[in-house]
Parts: sequence; structure tokens; C-alpha cells
Amino acid sequence: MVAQTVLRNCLQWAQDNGAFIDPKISFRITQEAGVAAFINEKCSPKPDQALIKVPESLLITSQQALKEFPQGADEKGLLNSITQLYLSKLKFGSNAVHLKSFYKPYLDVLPLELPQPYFWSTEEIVNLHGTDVYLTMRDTLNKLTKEWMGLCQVLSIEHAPQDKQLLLLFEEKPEAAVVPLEKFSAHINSCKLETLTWNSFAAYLWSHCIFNSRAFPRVILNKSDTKGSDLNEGFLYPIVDLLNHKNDIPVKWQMNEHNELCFMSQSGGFSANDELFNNYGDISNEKCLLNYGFWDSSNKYDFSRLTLKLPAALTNSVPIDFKKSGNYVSEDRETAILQFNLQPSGPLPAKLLPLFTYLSKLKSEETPTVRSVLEGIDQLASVVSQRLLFYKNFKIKTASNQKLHPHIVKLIKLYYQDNKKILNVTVEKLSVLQKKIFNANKEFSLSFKTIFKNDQKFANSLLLMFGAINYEDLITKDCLNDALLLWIIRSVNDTTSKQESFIKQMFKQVSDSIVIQKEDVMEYLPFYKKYFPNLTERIPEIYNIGEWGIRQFIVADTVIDRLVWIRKSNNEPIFLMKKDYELQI
Ligand SMILES: C[S@@+](CC[C@H](N)C(=O)[O-])C[C@H]1O[C@@H](n2cnc3c(N)ncnc32)[C@H](O)[C@@H]1O
Repeated sequence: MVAQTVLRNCLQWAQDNGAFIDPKISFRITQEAGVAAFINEKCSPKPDQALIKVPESLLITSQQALKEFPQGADEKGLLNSITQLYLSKLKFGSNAVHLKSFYKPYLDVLPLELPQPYFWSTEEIVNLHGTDVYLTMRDTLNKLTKEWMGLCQVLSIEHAPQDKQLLLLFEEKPEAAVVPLEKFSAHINSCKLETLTWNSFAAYLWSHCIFNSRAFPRVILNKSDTKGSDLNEGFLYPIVDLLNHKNDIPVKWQMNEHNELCFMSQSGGFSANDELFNNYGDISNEKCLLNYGFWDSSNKYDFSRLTLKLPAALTNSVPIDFKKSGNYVSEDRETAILQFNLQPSGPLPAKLLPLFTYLSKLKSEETPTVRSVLEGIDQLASVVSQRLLFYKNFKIKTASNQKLHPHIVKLIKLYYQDNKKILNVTVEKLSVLQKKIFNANKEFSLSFKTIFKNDQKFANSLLLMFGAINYEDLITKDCLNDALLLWIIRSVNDTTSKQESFIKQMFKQVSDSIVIQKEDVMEYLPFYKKYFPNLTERIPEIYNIGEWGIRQFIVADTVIDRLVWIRKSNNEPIFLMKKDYELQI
């Protein structure tokens, strides 16, 4: 944490060089969030009233960086990287560079020790294993190292001796291979921040994290040369970058006619001791953690990410453009990776249920049906529940002789807790949605439990056959499917009843179109012999009426595939009339 004097010197430096800081603001150092700005007395600044004005000459931009590294002038895509390298040089260059720098008071206020997880110890990072944050960090560090190596090459900068091992890791690996996160953390932790050399990877990582957590977009400078340039290009904005973040806070950054970049808060009124916040963008906790090193459990923009790895052919068969919907991450010949952000409140991600509905569609269903959507919800709930187990089972891992930083342990626990909460809510949402869809289509359904209750004659036959006294016994005795097959044939043979007509219709449809091979008959024969002719003789009032040939069973099995949805929550088979379901895709 920076010292009071360092903070005071920075504020003084800015004011001595033309910055304006409204006297109603004071900056203090807080335990939870480092430097923070507070309002001294009750006030209501007007929406266009600048509370802080910083002359352009105090900003650190790519222009200054290019003066230091003119070889990079043609590398338009590398401007942020070059500015970050420049910041490394300013902060960690030999004392002479640093001490002489105009920016010294500002550089001193930039904390050496950063809270972002890139600087956590290997023992702390192990606790992120299996999370999205872990994968993002690993991929970012791989990308960043390559970017830094390329930059050093373009700018003819020698590598620092302490990076030898790190460079070897990349030289030994084939281009596409990824270096594990633990290798990076071992390397980063072996570097002492106080004695970093400016051209080292750790210094570049520090700069990258400072830039990521403090830079502002160049477009706000309103420069004529901004047009057509990289929208991601950033610059450092001393003093205003001392403000902490809050989602939804309305703020404005604007250049005035005196070339001062102004900060306006549009929150309306403040009470004494209110914190004056900036708004870094409405960001999720994952971003808060990775880019800024903090977590806010009340964050309404939070989400839990659901990553799905599916066979590419399967995703391609679904008529949804995942690239357009922003769910698509990558694809090789065999696998497609899709991501969906599950939010604590609000609806499910738009394309998630359609995806699972299409994946649950039978060949015999040309379009999504009530059955496929109900089945899709079950499949999705099972995927979410599996992920939920991962978060639920988490326990902090630590080697007995290793002390983890209590603040980091708190962040890790919050990460798991809040992801768990979101996934729990999602499972609940899916269950409510499933009930809603089922109830809306109840008149087109027939539960086997009800059939069992109402058809006493048939239930008695099952008692004789399986010893099943009640419906639950069918499940425990593992004969539910056999009972279903027998009942379908009984119902088809019962020509007097007008009920269950959709089942009879489907039976006829399958029976008319099915081509039965010798192998099918062989497959069903043992099952058939188990019951026939025994049943015909013992219970002729059911099993000697109509047709009970092996063919009937083969057809009935297909009818089950097409019409029966087994409700996951209680394993109950329910006949659903084939009915289109309109999905919003
Ligand atoms: C742009 S700087 C703000 C000034 C910073 N507090 C400092 O000490 O220099 C961003 C950093 O401030 C801290 N920060 C910002 N907003 C925060 C918040 N709402 N809660 C906790 N820390 C926060 C994080 O460490 C973040 O990386």
C-alpha cells in the first residue's frame, strides 16, 4: 500500500502542473481499496461541473511511448503494448531514468504490489484449478509472454537475464502448446518487485495490470487522429485513476477547450464522507477479480460462466448462429466450445435452452416439441448441477507449511460461494420453467402413475407378474419399462376405449412404417419369452385379447422413444402428445 506522503506528493505534483481538484474532495488511503476519494461536505455538483481537471500534458499516452521507442512507429496494433513497455521503463528503469522522470510523483503512487491474481503465490493459485479464472489467467499469460517477446524483437530490446527459464519454456514448446499457469506463477514469484529490471517479463506484466486497471480509452481525448485507430487504445489519466469503481454510477470524462481532461460525477447529491467513485464500465466479478483484484458480492452484473465442449458436427446441426449470438468461443475440426453467462437474476441466456432442446430432439421430430424442450431442460439442469457440485465440494487447499494470504483466501471463497449461488438459482429457474411448460401442456399428457392408479385390472396383473403392490414397486423392482410396454399394447388392443388416442395413433404410425429385421426379433426374443405364453394362460382377460406378438413389442418400444418423457426429478414416465413447441431463437 502506498504511503500518505507519496499520495500527498502526487496530488501536489498534479496541482503544481495545472491540475484542478475540487476542494470538496480529499484522497485517503483505505484498508479495503487502497487510495480512495471522499467528499468532505454535503454538496450537489451540477452534471457538467468538473470535479477534477487534468491538463493533457500530465497524461501518459502512446505518443510519449513512441518518442522513447521510435522503432515502434509503424506497429499500429502494438500501441498499448508499447505504452506498457514505456511504463515499465519509467517505473523500473535504472534509477537515473526514474528519478529524472517528470512523472516520478505519479509513478510512486502506482502500487508495486498489485492485487490481481497474476501475482498470487502458486499455493494460492492452485485453489483456482478447474475454474474459468484459472483458464483465462493461463491463456492471458501465454498470450502476454508471446506479445512481450515479439515486442522486444521489434524494438530490439534485450531480454533480462532472469527471464532465461521463461523464454526456454516457450522455445521448447511447439507454437500451439500452452505453458501451465503454475510455471508462470513460479517464475513471477521468483522475481523481487523492488529490484525488477524494466525489460523483464514481470515488469511488463506489472505494467499490463496497471494499464488494465487504470487506463482510459483514447477516444475520450477527441483527437482528430483517433478516427480509424484502435478503439482499445488507452492512456493513463493521473489523479482520476485514483478513484475506485462502482457499477451504475453515472460519470463523464470530457476534454475542455483548455485541453484539460475533466471528470464529472452525475450522481446528483453527496453527503459528507461519501466516496467519490468512477465507473470502469458495468463489470462482472470475474472481470473485477482478473483486471482489478477485488470482488463485490452485491454485483448485479455478476454471472457464472457455463462452458460447453460439444462435437462440432452436433453444434453445426443446430439451427442457431452461435457466432452471431456471441456464445461461440472456438472450434477445431472435432470440437466446438460455447460459453453462456448465467446471471443471478433475469432470464436464462437466450440461446441456451434452444441449444439443449435441439440436442434433445429425436430423429422423428422435425421441429422442437414439448417433449424435447422438457427433456432439454432436464439435460441442461443436469449439466448445471454437475458444475454446481464442483463449486460445492471446494475446500481451500494449502500445504501445512504454507500460509495463504487471508485477503486472498477471502477472495477465493467468495468466488466459489457466489458461483455456487448463481448455479443454485439457475437450477431453481429451470425447475420453475419446466413446471410452467408442463402445466401449460397438461391436457396433452398422460402420466403412467395415473394410468397405474386408474387401470385396476392392469395393476393387478402387474402384482401377479412382478409382485408390484404399488407404482413405486415398479421402480424398485426395475420393471417399469416392461410394464410400460405391456400397457401400450393393452391400450392398443382395447378397441372399446377412446382414451389415449394419441398413443394409439402413434402406434399405428410406427407400425405402418417400421421395417423389422431378423436381428430386432432376436434382440426382443429373450424379453418376449420371459412373459409369453405364460401371461396369456395366467391372465387371459388382458393378455389374450387382441395381438400380443413380438412385433407389437418392437413397435411399442419405438412409441416409448417418441412419446415418453421420463421426468428426471422422480423418474416418472409421462406420455406426451407430439406437439410443436415454439422456441425464440
Ligand atoms: C484505478 S485504481 C483506483 C485507485 C486504487 N485504489 C489505488 O490505490 O491506487 C484501481 C484499483 O483500485 C482498487 N479498487 C477499485 N475499485 C474498488 C472497489 N470497488 N473495491 C475494492 N477495490 C477497488 C483495486 O485494487 C483496483 O485494482
